[in-house]
Amino acid sequence: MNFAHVAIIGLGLQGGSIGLAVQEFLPGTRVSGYDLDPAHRARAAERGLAHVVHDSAEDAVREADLVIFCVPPGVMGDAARAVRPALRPDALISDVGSCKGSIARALGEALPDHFVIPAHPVAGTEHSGPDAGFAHLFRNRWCIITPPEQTDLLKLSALVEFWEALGANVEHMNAEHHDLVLAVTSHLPHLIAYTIVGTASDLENVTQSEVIKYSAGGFRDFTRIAASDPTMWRDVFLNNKDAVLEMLGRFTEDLTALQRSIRMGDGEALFGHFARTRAIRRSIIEEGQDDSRPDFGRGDHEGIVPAA
Ligand SMILES: NC(=O)C1=CN([C@@H]2O[C@H](COP(=O)(O)OP(=O)(O)OC[C@H]3O[C@@H](n4cnc5c(N)ncnc54)[C@H](O)[C@@H]3O)[C@@H](O)[C@H]2O)C=CC1
Ligand SMILES: O=C(O)C(=O)Cc1ccc(O)cc1
Repeated sequence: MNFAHVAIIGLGLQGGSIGLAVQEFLPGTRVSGYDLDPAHRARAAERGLAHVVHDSAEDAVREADLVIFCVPPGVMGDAARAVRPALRPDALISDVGSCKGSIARALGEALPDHFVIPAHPVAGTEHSGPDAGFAHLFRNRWCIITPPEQTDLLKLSALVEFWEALGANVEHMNAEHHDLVLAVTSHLPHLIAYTIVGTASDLENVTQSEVIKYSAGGFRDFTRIAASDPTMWRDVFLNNKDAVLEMLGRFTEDLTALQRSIRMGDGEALFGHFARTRAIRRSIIEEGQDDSRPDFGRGDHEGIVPAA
């Protein structure tokens, strides 16, 4: 089963990329879109992010057999409630949110008569809005699908095929496990980046211009991550609170252990730790997941500035 008509609610980085990718890789599929922000709707129409950009969310979903919510995690429920009266009874509901447990609950409560199969393309950049999307965002990236225990297997396999057509490698997980894994691999790294960039800018005896001038080292990578959308990341931390707090607790314990090694002059402990983490990085590259590769999706679109 293929989807004949996909409706995208929220035409920013994710929604815009899906719209462009469907038009490029699934040319038989119709794409309609809606965004709450009129300026984003106008820009989305200019860029052709969907075949039609509607001025009402209800009009966007009316004919769709797949509706994907691409809005910040905190407004998934509101966005779903807004389209409820216009949905086809057989429409599959999905989303792209960065955390899954709370979003699955919000969508399920808003649309109790529909099948909801949440998904998370683990693909993105620090850019947002309708200018940020590009068709190849999902190429060679994971898309984690978190189906509920009771689901429609035909619809599930259609959703898997949909994401594969967009270039993604699909993985299944339960929502709780997804939230724990992503807490350590994505959410905590963003929190650390937000923290360190703030710490550097608050220093009294190191000037802003020194921070900018000498940021060629690791700090520069942190500034890219710390430029990510504040609304989305506020919502991620509020919606994946328990898993993030669990990982943050472990992280601070490990940081304190390293702090102690430095204070005690324990070079052996420091060396052992750094050797272990270097091996982890090398195994990621061996598995072909090094996103500094030139063809890794970033840099092939006019709105995306390749990481320096
Ligand atoms: N930015 C990233 O790298 C990634 C983001 N995600 C997830 O994708 C979702 C969307 O993120 P982005 O596309 O990056 O954000 P974005 O900020 O680029 O786009 C979100 C769009 O939703 C619109 N919007 C907000 N409230 C709305 C509503 N009630 N109804 C309709 N439109 C509404 C906004 O005007 C905006 O255009 C989030 O849930 C995020 O967690 C998932 C993977 C990567
Ligand atoms: O820009 C980056 O490095 C990212 O990590 C993008 C990203 C942000 C949020 C996600 O849920 C998945 C990917």
